[in-house]
Amino acid sequence: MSDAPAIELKGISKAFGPVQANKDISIRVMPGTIHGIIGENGAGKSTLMSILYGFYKADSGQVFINGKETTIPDSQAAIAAGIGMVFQHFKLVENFTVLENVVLGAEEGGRLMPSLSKARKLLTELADEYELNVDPDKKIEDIGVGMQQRVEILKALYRKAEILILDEPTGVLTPSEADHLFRILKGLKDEGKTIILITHKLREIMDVTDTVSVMRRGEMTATVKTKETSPEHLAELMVGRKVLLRVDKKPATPYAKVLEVKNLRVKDDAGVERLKGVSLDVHGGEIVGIAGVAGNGQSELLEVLGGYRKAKGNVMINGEPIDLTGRKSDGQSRRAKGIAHVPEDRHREGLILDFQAWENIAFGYHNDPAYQKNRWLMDNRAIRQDTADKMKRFDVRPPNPHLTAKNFSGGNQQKIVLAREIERNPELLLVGQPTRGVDIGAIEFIHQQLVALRDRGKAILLVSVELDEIMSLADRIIVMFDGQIMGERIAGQTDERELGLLMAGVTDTGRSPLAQGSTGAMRVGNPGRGA
Ligand SMILES: Nc1ncnc2c1ncn2[C@@H]1O[C@H](COP(=O)(O)OP(=O)(O)OP(=O)(O)O)[C@@H](O)[C@H]1O
Repeated sequence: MSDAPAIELKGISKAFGPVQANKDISIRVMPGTIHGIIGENGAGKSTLMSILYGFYKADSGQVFINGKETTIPDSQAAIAAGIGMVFQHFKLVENFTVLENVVLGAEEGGRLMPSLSKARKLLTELADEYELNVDPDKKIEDIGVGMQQRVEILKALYRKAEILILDEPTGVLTPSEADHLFRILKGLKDEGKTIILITHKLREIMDVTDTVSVMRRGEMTATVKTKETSPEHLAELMVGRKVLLRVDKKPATPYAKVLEVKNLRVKDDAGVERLKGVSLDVHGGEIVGIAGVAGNGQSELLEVLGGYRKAKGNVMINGEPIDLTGRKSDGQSRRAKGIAHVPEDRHREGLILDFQAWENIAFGYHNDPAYQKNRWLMDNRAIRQDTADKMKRFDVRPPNPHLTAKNFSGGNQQKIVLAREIERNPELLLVGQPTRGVDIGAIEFIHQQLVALRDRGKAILLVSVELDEIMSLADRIIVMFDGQIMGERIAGQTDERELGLLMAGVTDTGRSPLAQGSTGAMRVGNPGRGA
């Protein structure tokens, strides 16, 4: 191992119009280490990594790889310099196989593409060596996100990457997939490879990194040894103040039933039953959390309630039935009933990425009288003013109503959706993965807003794959497995282990649900399926 840093950046700056995304950044990443990068949403982490990977050209500054100054005008040059990148949103070709994706474009890295049979052999060897089991002949569209991520890592290793950059790799993974990923990263490090890990999860930083650098508002403000720091200290370095890492809330005082769901059944396009008779209710003044490993029906539940998907069964809002199959089973009719929805996938359902922030704030709410100039015309100026106010209250950065949605950082996009929905003061808020990709300062704020909505007597149905989030935010926890409700617990009277078993489809004690008014019967699932 040489003494030169695997990567050294000197004085990197990059502006997007008036936004200075990176300001005179210098950093050294030593070979054979895992180096974490943390920072608030919009701090400039992805921009910096995109410069290193040749996606953006820096306005000024130098890049040194293994001590040698290197220019990286495009991703081919990055690959040639031994850099591999795993993005937040994978860049795989959906209708190609795993093998095809791995070899695709590999010849451009300056090496000749081997025959497919040789490539298959090489891929199998790599997969075995790094415990990255994949089926080379499966199409990308037919495999889950955890597997897709393995393909991205294999793709980088196939191109002989010595430096691997991962941008929020665990956002879409189940806890066990995340554990597996970290084992692989440690293995790669032991082999002398260098890893840069961008994440908002301080626990991951504490568990796997050797060194961690902190970015704030475009600048690199600190680099510390992981052993010599703590989550609280890192949070403070990141946000510039002490952050409450736990949710501060009083016990709930639920009153009347707002949402009543009975025997909900949903089949997907392939005819597979995704919801197998789900019944639950949510009262005003409480947060009900749906825990579960991704893909066990939680998304379908939110989609049905939000008006994105048709279903069989009965759903009542404040005692009135809502349409699940007909003309009024759409989002607009749901909003008219006082249901607001923060969808799980902000890119597909939450935002129109090519529209500006103010247009996205009006999205779904264009009938609001405050947004109308007269019977025929929208009052665009009023919408922009409202957007500016919402951006200020939710600390969206930059607070520019005219910026196109796709040009906000991931966490700031999320805040735009949350501001639009929470500030409607809905009777029922459906909220999916509210803090995915969001920094800890903003998580604290978002959790406070959700608790405040609850304390105003509103009903909240929260779906999150983050068990910590469910445990600290929800008053009542319902666990879903395989399209069914496995059990229900009062938050504070259960623990991670018990919930984890239910999430894996195992009812261990046979004890009856604790909550009064519980509708979720205990069932024994298939204990063979791991959490
Ligand atoms: N293509 C672009 N055009 C205009 N502004 C951009 C563009 N890309 C990024 N920005 C801005 O640059 C700043 C830094 O964004 P970046 O995505 O690097 O942040 P980040 O630290 O990765 O944030 P997050 O944690 O939310 O992913 C943000 O203010 C963002 O709005």
